[in-house]
Parts: sequence; structure tokens; C-alpha cells
Amino acid sequence: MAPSKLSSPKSRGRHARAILGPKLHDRLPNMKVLIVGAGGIGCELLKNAVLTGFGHITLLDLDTIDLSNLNRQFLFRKKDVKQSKALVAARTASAFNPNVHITPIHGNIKESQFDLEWFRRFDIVLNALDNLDARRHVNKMCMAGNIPLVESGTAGYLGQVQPLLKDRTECFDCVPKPTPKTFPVCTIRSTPTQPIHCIVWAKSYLMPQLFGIDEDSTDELDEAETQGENAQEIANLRREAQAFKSVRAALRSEESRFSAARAVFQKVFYNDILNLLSMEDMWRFRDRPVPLDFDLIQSNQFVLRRQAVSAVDLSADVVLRPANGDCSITAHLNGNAASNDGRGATSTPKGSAPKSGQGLKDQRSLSLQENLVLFVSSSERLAARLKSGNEETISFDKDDGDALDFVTAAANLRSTAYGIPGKSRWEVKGATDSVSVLALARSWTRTSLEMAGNIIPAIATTNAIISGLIVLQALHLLRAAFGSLRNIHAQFKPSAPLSAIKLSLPNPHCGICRDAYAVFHCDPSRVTLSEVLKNILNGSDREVSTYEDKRMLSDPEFDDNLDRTLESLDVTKGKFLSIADEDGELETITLAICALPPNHPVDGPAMILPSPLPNPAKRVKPILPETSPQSSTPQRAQKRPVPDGVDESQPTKRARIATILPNHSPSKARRLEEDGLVLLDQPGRMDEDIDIVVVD
Ligand SMILES: Nc1ncnc2c1ncn2[C@@H]1O[C@H](COP(=O)(O)OP(=O)(O)OP(=O)(O)O)[C@@H](O)[C@H]1O
Ligand SMILES: [Zn+2]
Repeated sequence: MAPSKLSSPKSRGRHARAILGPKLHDRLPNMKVLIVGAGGIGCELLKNAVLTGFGHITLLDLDTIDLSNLNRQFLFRKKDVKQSKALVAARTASAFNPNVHITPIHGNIKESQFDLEWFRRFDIVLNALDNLDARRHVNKMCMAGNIPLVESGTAGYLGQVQPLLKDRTECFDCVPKPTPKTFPVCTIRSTPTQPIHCIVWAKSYLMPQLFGIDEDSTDELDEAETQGENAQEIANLRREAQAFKSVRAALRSEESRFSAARAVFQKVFYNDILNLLSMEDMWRFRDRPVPLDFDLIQSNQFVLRRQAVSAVDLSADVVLRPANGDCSITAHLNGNAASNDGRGATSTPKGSAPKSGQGLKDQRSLSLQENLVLFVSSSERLAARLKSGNEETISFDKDDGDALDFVTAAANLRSTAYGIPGKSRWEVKGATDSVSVLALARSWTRTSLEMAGNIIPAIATTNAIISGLIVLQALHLLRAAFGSLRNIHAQFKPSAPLSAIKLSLPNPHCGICRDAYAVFHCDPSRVTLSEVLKNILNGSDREVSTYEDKRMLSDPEFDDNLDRTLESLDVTKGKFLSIADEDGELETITLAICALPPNHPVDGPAMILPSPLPNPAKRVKPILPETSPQSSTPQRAQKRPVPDGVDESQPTKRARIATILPNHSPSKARRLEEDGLVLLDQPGRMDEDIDIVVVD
């Protein structure tokens, strides 16, 4: 075909028109599509959506372009690094089709401005995200607003596309997702045994303590003291808080940042470990950690002995001081880190990465001395950024080289102290990312990822295949061809690279898509929780409990918050207020909080009730465990009409654990379950390790 014909507006859409049919094709210019995420999948997807001819595309991403994105996020060039992904992607893709209008937004989809009313402007939402939290949020918005959603994810050669539509298909939360990796707090804080424990410590504990928001715990500790909590423990916590305060201050002071880095080192790798060693009981059945000596490591003369020692004789027995410690770190800071000459301990007793000095820069394991150098230099770089005034706080971002260096070095130094193998910068980056990779993948992907224990590289071809399939499923949804909808898996199986599965019905016990949603326009600063309840329940006196996300605000025995305004309870625009039936007879009512309309009179009512009022359905009775030995087929919850394209033979399965246990009220069950706690059949002893750190 001659190029002139191709470029004419008519011929541009000719193929699409032939494939989609004139009816659907004519609707495309008016379609409003939201694409969330402009990363690996998002770039491919935007290109497809533009070429398909969706008339109005809003592209939203919170991130800026990183150098490491360029190998697959083809809408970006080197000159675009550090610029908004959404803006650059929109600019590049606009040139592909002049008939399409793209609105880029550089923001987080969870921001309050993107409330349910905002979502409702779109005919369809396409997710191209990389984390569970944002996926869940978009899913909830789409279920609340009855907006078709196509969910997607890739991990290496594996990928998945899942169309979701309220009441017709499962929602993203109908199937419980693998719980994020969690670790007992005390493992992270005091008794790590694996490299990941040290990485989590560096990323989720040390980095926020030093470079994050200064959380003043004085009031909390005062309060605990007046309530008679263990005085010794409180004194320790005060000392700990004070010690962090002074190293934070040192990092931000005019003094040499080198001495600040050294002070941090001294605190976390020496004093804190000495303190821990003084708790004899802790080490009865565990290997003791060894305090690290800055000067000896710096001069490459640190010797690590892991035999039992007491805190008192540590310096003599474990750490051998050189007679004459002539040591200068300047050379290392200039990038000339001395290679380990065999005298000093390396941080990687059995590390899987190539030995120090070998392999690609990011992939080789660092010697103990190199880790110290990296720790000092990355602390200095981060401190300099704070001091420059451009950033008030710095949180971990795997694409932030300074932060990744800091976490790598701090994790490896800690690993050394605990006799744990160290990890390369590359492995640390993968470990900090792995949870979101795991979270995006469904169970089949997850198992293989976990077994391999590897970093999964993003593969551009998988993203391209998945993005094409997203558009196909989106078109099925838009023309209401529900019978054609499929849940599609891309897999590394040359004989069957794609598998298409009919969709499942919504899980009758889903805590998200079974709720009765309504938009609730109000002024949160003028409406109290009890007023909301009275009006929404229309005077009914049924017992309810209320929540914002996982936070319980009230229940029949806890009414302290009822007279507080929604604003004071932080239930504001963009958030959801859930009203759960305490008897478990009715589904939960969930109100999407939206602002009053702009033309609402200033002295007008503080809320506009949804009309009609939300009318929650009766709850489907939970499936009780099989009792009759004769019956081998699982009991079905309830016969429901089967929409087109939905495979009823799929097991109705996955009743949420909490809801099938008889001894807990629904609110309690839901509360605990949503907190990630599984209810026990028998009251069991709560372990001291019940607190968890969630890696996100
Ligand atoms: N809450 C959110 N709001 C808006 N965009 C988000 C949100 N969470 C994640 N994203 C975006 O989703 C995109 C996911 O893309 P992708 O998985 O390719 O990640 P990436 O950071 O570009 O690449 P990689 O993680 O492989 O280095 C990212 O651009 C990320 O910024
Ligand atoms: Zn659901």
C-alpha cells in the first residue's frame, strides 16, 4: 500500500475497522480509557491503545524514568532519564496517532484527588502496575464504580491478563493473594539468620531511622511509663531513641559527613551489638554476633572469630587490634578500594555471587573492607542530599543508586556481624524488589519464582504479548461480549505458550466485590460518624461496626469515635468508609467519600445521601467443612445465575478462612484476617514473635 494512503485518517483505521466491526470501531473515538502505570507493560499498552484508536487516554504513573528502564520501556530515551514517565510516554506516543488525545498524570493512583467520581469518568481501566497495594486499590475503585478493569502482570516469560467486572467475574481480591513476606520483628532487629533478614533490616529499619521522617517517640514512651509499662524496657527505648537522634543530627550537621557515617557505624555495628550480647539468654541457643571494628576493617585487619565470647572480653578475644593501625579511608573513598588480601574477613563466607574483584561491578560480592567504604560513601552521599535542602527525607527506592548502595553495604556489614553470607548489589536490588514481583504474579508464577529463588529479569517480549492481550480483553468488555472474556496466561511452554481459561464467578465471600457501594458526598469536617450511620442505615438499629480500610473506627462495644467528625478520623475524600453488619446477615455497605459538588451552598447540608440508599444483599452462608462421611462432593454455597462465559464448574472454593469459623463475629473475623492474622480454631498461645515486619 502506498504510504500516502496509509497516512490518511480513513486508511489509518481500516484494518481496525475490519477486525472490530463498524459498531465498535465507531465508538472508539469517544472511549475514555485509564491506563495506570507507564512502565514495562504500560509503554507497550499505551502504544497499542493509541494505535487501536481509543480517543481519550489518561496515562498515570508516579515514577520518573530510570536508566535501567530503557532496555524495555521503548517510549523513553536516555535524554528522558529523571523525567516523569507519564509525561514522556504520552509525548512520544501522541505522535503515533494524531486522532488520539492523551492526558498524562504524574501522580500516585492512591492520591485522594483520584476518588470514585474521578474513576467513574472512564469507560474502562487498564492496569499496568507492579505492586499488590496499587492493584488492590484500583480493583476496589472499579468494583465500587462498576467500571470494567483489565488486570495484568508479567514475571520473566510468565504473564497474565485478567478481565474483571463487578458481579460477572471474580474481582482481583476474590482469590486471596499470597500474603507478603513477613518476618518476626525480633528476627529483623536482633537475631537475623539469613541475608534477607539483614536486607530488610537495612531497608525497612535502618534507612528510615536515619533518612526518613523523624518520629518522635517521647510522648509514646511517657505515656507507656505512666501506664506502668516495664521501666527498664522504657529506659532502653529512650536510650535507643536518643542514640538515633544524635546520629541523625550528625548526618545533617555541618561537621564532616565522614565522622557522621562513622558515628552511625559505631552505633549500629558496634554499640548495638554489644548491647545485644549483654542479653545472655538470647544467645543460649544461637550463635553470637560479633561487633565490628571500623578502624580494623578500614585497615583490612579485622579478624572475625565466631566462638562464644562474652560482651566483656570481646575486644580482646574477637577483634584483634593491630599494633599499629595506620589506616586511611581516603583512598577507598576515591574509588581505590583495596582488594581483600586474605588477612581480613570477607563479608561473604559462602556467598553465591562471584568472588570479590571478579565479575560485573554490580554482581560481584564485596569484601568487608569494600562494604565499609561503600557504607561510608553512600551515607555521605545521602547526607549531602539532605543537607542540600532539596529533599527532607529519603526513602528507599531500588532505582536510587545511593539508597541501594547504602542498603547493600549496611546489609552486608550486618551479615558479617552475624556470620551470614553477604549479597551483591545486584542481588540486594532483586531481593528488595522480589516481593512486588511475587505479588504481581499469581500463585503458579509465584511457586516457580520462589523455588528458583532468582531475580526474574523483565522480558520486553512478554510485556508486548501481554499488552496485546489486554487490549483484546478490553474490547470484549467494551462490546459486552462477556462470553469471549478469558483469563489468559502466557507461559514458558513452546507447545502451548498461551492458555485461555474461562472466568470464575465472584467469590460469594469476597470482602471487596460483594459490598454494597455508594458514593457519599459530604464535608468530612462537618459530618460525624454517628450522623453517617443514622442516615445511611435509615434509622435501623441493627448492630454494625465501621472501618476505614483496615482501621476499625467503631463496633457495638466501642463507641468512642461516634461523635467525631469523619475528618478527625481521617476518613476523607478518596477513602472508603465501610459499615459491616455485626450479625453477619447482610453484606457490608461501603461508602466512597467524595467532596460536595462545587455549586453546593456553603450553608447547605454537610452531606448528600446516596439515592437510593445502599441496600446490602443478604450474605451467602459460609461453606461449612464437610461433616457427612457419605458425601464426597463439596457443598455449594448457593445456586447463582451463571453469566455468559463464566465457567460454573470452577470450584467456588476459597471461602475466606475467617468467615467459616463459627466463634467470631464477622467484624472481628474480617478485622483480624485483613490484618494478615489467621484465626485459630482453638485458642492458642500467642507467640512473642507475633509482631511482623511486612516487606513491601
Ligand atoms: N501507586 C501507583 N500509582 C501510579 N503508578 C504506579 C503506582 N505503583 C506503581 N506504579 C507504576 O507502575 C509501573 C510498573 O511498571 P514496571 O513493572 O515496568 O516497573 P518499573 O519500575 O518501570 O520497572 P522495574 O520495576 O522492572 O525496574 C511503574 O512505572 C510504577 O511507577
Ligand atoms: Zn471479589
